[in-house]
This record gives sequence, structure tokens and C-alpha cells, in this order.
Amino acid sequence: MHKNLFDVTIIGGGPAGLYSAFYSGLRGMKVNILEYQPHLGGKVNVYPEKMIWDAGGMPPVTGAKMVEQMIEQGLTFNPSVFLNEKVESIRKNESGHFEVQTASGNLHISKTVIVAVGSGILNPQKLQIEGAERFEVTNLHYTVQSLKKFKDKTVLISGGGNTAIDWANELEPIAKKVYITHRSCNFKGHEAQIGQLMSSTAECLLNTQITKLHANEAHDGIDRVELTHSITNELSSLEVDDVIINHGYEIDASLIKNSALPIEMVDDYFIKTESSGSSSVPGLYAAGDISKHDGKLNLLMGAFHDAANAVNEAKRYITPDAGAAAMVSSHNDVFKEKNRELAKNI
Ligand SMILES: Cc1cc2nc3c(=O)[nH]c(=O)nc-3n(C[C@H](O)[C@H](O)[C@H](O)COP(=O)(O)OP(=O)(O)OC[C@H]3O[C@@H](n4cnc5c(N)ncnc54)[C@H](O)[C@@H]3O)c2cc1C
Repeated sequence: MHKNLFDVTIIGGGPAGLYSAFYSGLRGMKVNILEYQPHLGGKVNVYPEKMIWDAGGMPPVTGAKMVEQMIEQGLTFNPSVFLNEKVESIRKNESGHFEVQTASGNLHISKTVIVAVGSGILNPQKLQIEGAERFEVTNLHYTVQSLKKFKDKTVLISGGGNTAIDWANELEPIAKKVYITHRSCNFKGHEAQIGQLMSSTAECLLNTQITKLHANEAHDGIDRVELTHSITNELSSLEVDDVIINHGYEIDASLIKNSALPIEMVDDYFIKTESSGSSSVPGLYAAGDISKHDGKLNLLMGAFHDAANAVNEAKRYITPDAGAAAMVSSHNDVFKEKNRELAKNI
């Protein structure tokens, strides 16, 4: 037998992947996590300072804290973890095991696979203005890593989806002034976030888009932005300290397409699953934002729920007479020692 034969190989180390790793450990499985980024935590790393209020039973925590806690939990059972490991394709060999091929040339062999790649490999869509890239080292941003950086600044955000709206809401109490420009006539975010934005001091510039960036005297940053109204073509100008762009992401979704497996998809990207996480390929499961099923919830809670279901299916694929689910953690033998340690500090 292959010495590195894993029970489950989890592709993607975001919320779904990390919880899959934890739950697989709980069920006594030998686990391998493969993550493209140099760090774990997935998309939550895009919003490190955002407060997350909607994780059941959890007090509000920042994205960064959530990442820290998910990693700690995900690594409880010491899974093998490969970072900077881009999975390129999955196939099955003649023994019925999965072979997971990565860009670095590694071949990971596994009895089952949980695909937890979320939105795939994300690269932000760049501002389509000639020469814009030279400002990326100063005040043209494609992500908000630290809210403090924008304290007392005049910030223009360009974008109309959840991320742009979230950033506007988070920055509004911190920045001197927040403008948000969107080329369309309405925003496409969650209702509550749009409501918050509309009742804040942030100024919404709809039907407008950035058409020119003016450099400061030193030519090392933007000091003024030209905006064009998309209906009237009227030009306007805004003096800014920082410009933040969220025009969505270019997604590298080649993984499933490169894989010589009959994986049924939805909308050419998502993996069609049962609510149990099972895909059209026996032994291959999907969890988190990549999966599409009737009860799908594209939230952290949805990712955790998918993950537990996928692991239970994977366990029973390997060991058909295993229980349908793990016992609750308080009854599980694997926690006895850990509970004794924790109890000392209570
Ligand atoms: C701005 C924003 C705010 C949000 N706020 C909330 C909130 O307040 N509450 C909430 O519940 N949810 C929130 N969400 C949603 C939540 O973040 C997602 O539902 C969750 O991250 C999905 O987890 P996932 O593991 O499925 O995918 P992801 O988080 O996308 O993780 C997938 C991982 O897979 C890796 N990967 C992709 N392709 C490959 C490959 N080929 N090889 C190896 N690795 C690969 C990626 O690098 C990534 O690390 C928010 C999302 C955004 C964008």
C-alpha cells in the first residue's frame, strides 16, 4: 500500500476545508489539506477587520480572529498541510484511489476527496485604466487589509457588490469621508448592508465610473479622480487620499474542467451535490461555496454544515458500517485528554 495514502484529501484550506479537517480527525481519518495560498483561512482573509456577527453561538469576532480560531480547530488532529499547493486535476487510478495532481509536481493519493475550493483561485479584476498599476504601491488598493490605514482619509470605493459595500460600511466611521461609485443604478449586496450604507454619511455615486486617475505632484500617488456619468457622460472630479477597487475577481476555475472525472456541475462552475455533499463521482464530495444543493447557504455556517456532511459520507464510503455521524464532541474519546487539560484552566 502507498505509504502516503490518505483517507481524505481536502482541496482548499478555507472555512469548509478547515472544518472538514477537524471533523475528519474526529472520525479518526488520516487527513491531507492542500491550499493554493501561502496561508489557511480562505476568503475570510479578504476581510480581516470586518466584525462577523452571524456565526451561531459565537460572540462577534473579526475576520482575522475567526481565521485564527478556524485554523486552531482545523489543525486539532495534526493533518498534513501543504501550502502554496495549487491543485490542477483529480483522477482515479486503477486501484480506485484518487490521484490529486498539483502544479508543484506532487501527486497526492487518497481514498476520498473533499473539494472545498470556494470561489476558486481569486485574482482581483484590475481597474481598466492605462498606467493605473503604478499607483498600486501607494494609494490604489484592491483589498482592505487594515481599516486603520484609512483613518481620517478621503476614500473612494469603486464597486457595487457585497465586498465594496462592506468596506464602505466598515470605513465610514473611521475615514474622513467615504464615497462609493458604481457604474449601475443600484447596488447588489445584502439588504441589511445596503440599508446601513444608505443611512450612513457615505456618499453613493450611482451610474458613475472612474475614467481617469490624476497623479500628485510627486507622481507617486493619485490625488484626484475623474468620474464619468454612464447615462449623461457628464464628467466630475473628486479629490481623494485613497482609491479602493472591488470589481469582482477573475476566477481560475480550471480544476474541475481539467479533471478526468464525470463531475456534474451547475452554471459551469459549482459542483452539483446532494445536501449530504455527495457528487456524481463516488468518493468525491464538495463542501462550502463550491457546492450547489437545494439547502445551500453561502455563509460560514453553511460551509461548516456542508463539511460535516461531506466527512460523514467520506467516512462511510471508506468504512460502510461506520456510524452515520460522529458522536457529539463531549462524548468522543478523542477529547477526553484534551478536556482534562482544558478543565485545569477553568
Ligand atoms: C467580503 C465578504 C464578507 C463576508 N462576510 C461574511 C459574514 O459576515 N458571515 C458569514 O457567515 N459569511 C461571510 N462571507 C462568506 C464566507 O466568507 C464564505 O461563505 C466562506 O469563506 C466560504 O468558505 P469556503 O471554504 O467554501 O471557501 P473559501 O473561503 O473561498 O476558501 C477556499 C479556499 O480554497 C483555495 N483554493 C481554491 N482553488 C484551489 C486549488 N485549485 N488548489 C488549492 N487550493 C485552492 C483558496 O485559495 C481558498 O483558500 C463573506 C464573504 C465575503 C467575500
